Amino acid sequence: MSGERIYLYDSTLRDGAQTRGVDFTAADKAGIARELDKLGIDYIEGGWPGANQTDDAFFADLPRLTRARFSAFGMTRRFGRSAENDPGLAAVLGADVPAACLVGKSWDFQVTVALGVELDENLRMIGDSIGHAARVKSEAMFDAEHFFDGYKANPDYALAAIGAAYAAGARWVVLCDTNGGTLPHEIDEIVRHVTTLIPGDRLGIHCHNDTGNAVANSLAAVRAGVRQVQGTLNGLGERCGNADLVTLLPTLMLKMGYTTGLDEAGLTHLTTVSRAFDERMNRAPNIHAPYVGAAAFAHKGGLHASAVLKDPRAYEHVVPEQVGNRRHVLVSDQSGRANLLVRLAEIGIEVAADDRRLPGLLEQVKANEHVGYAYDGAEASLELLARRALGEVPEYFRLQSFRVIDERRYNARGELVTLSEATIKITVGGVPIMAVAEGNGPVNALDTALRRAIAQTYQGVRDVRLVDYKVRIMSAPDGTGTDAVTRVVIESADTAGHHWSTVGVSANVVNASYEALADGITYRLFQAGVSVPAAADTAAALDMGA
Ligand SMILES: CC(=O)SCCNC(=O)CCNC(=O)[C@H](O)C(C)(C)COP(=O)(O)OP(=O)(O)OC[C@H]1O[C@@H](n2cnc3c(N)ncnc32)[C@H](O)[C@@H]1OP(=O)(O)O
Ligand SMILES: CC(=O)C(=O)O
Repeated sequence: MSGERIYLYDSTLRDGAQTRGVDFTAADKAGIARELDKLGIDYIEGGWPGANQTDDAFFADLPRLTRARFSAFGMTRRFGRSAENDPGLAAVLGADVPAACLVGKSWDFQVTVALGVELDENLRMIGDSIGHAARVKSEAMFDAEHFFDGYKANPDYALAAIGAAYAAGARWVVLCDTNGGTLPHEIDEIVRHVTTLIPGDRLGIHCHNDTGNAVANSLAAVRAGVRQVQGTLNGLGERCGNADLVTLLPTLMLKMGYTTGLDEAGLTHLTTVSRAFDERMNRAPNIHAPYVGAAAFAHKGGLHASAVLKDPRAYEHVVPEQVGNRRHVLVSDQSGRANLLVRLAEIGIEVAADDRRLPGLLEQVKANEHVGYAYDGAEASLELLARRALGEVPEYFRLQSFRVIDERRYNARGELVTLSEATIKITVGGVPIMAVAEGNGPVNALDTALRRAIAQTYQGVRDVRLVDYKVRIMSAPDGTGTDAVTRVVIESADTAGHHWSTVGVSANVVNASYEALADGITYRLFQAGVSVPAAADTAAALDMGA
């Protein structure tokens, strides 16, 4: 374990803004910068002043940071301009931030083709620009674009390019794998050579993920000597993204023993920061993300759960809580008794390992999964299944029938309208209740009618709302592909902020939806400790409501 300090440079607000489908507002940028600062990142690249209105607005009203330093990104002076008289460079260096990072070409092919200037002129562009930046900023950095491709094509020229920046006063010379095509062993070999010319504590690494190696390449560079690592939250960035700082951070700290701007407590915020970032981007978090994904410490295989129960180290490479995550033991058709026991214990059901009801419950789970249920994304339905098997869930209501009608027609103004109407009949303690509702679709109408009927007796369900609805069409369990079944998973929430997911399966999508909706409401009633009213009370409540 080395204990040496690695400086983290976040490029989410600049390279991350180059991600397809991402469009930050200045307010987003300010919020993300605050999160990065709180987390303990050393440098935050705020964007490119002068390049667009969002970045200008952001740099004009920067959030106050407590620990991190802002850096403004830009490029070396244009051909034919002096560094002091280049409007683009002036906008970058004019930003009220302590650091500037200028990108310049280090691959001769790029200089000739993309810039269209003489090779020597590019070296002067780098030296002049970094020299000027070093004079007006407290830190000037050089992003050596295409450094690794450049080194492979013409090592002398690539080294001359970074040498020009270093000689001109760059605090950090950052070696960029711009096209993301370099492999870890190449990074290792090239960086080791570079460190014979420029000390590692003046070198940084910026990797793209085009071969899926951005994190591995960054780690290889660190092992070879660089001390600044660039990356982005959740690996955002141009094309396939950048090195994911959320993966790099715990790897550097927990596995390689480096210190960073985060302490152990800071690292426990990682999962929250990563998920909050996706939330802000309106993206579903990647459940398989290393360290922070919901599946990162989820144990599905029966052999895994059985061993994790004995000692979590059997199938966990770090303690989940170190990165703010938690262990999940999933119950599915891959489970054995151990999964089920752990899951039951998690939801507060203590069952002895030799309980005679356990094998039956496990068989039931497996049989249900065989026909299309999936409990590892619908844990409230699993809990209900288990508690019903143990005789703990009262029958809050019983469905008698429902009918849903869909209509598509032109209204009096000649506009095409679609409308759904649901009628539902249930009984509560034997007392019949009926409700009718309209909705913008059949599930919406049925959901409203069901809650309207149930709320006549159980007032508490009024605050339940449906927050997510997912449908998956699956081929029939016999594999024929005919008579496909539909799996519906819904997420419900209440006003206290509790969320829970339930599942329904049927050949009919509305019926599958009903199952998931009914489980969602039953779960809420059970969690609230509600009991089934006497028939007379239900009848009285209905009379008063009438
Ligand atoms: C590897 C990276 O990810 S670097 C960051 C890339 N990010 C971005 O490009 C996002 C922000 N960029 C922009 O908004 C725009 O490209 C701007 C404002 C910077 C420039 O816009 P424009 O002036 O219209 O130029 P345009 O983008 O079409 O072309 C880039 C120009 O910069 C020149 N250039 C490219 N790299 C450099 C460099 N390191 N130093 C000097 N000039 C450069 C190109 O040769 C080209 O010049 P030309 O117009 O004379 O052909
Ligand atoms: C600077 C940068 O983003 C790159 O070279 O990839």
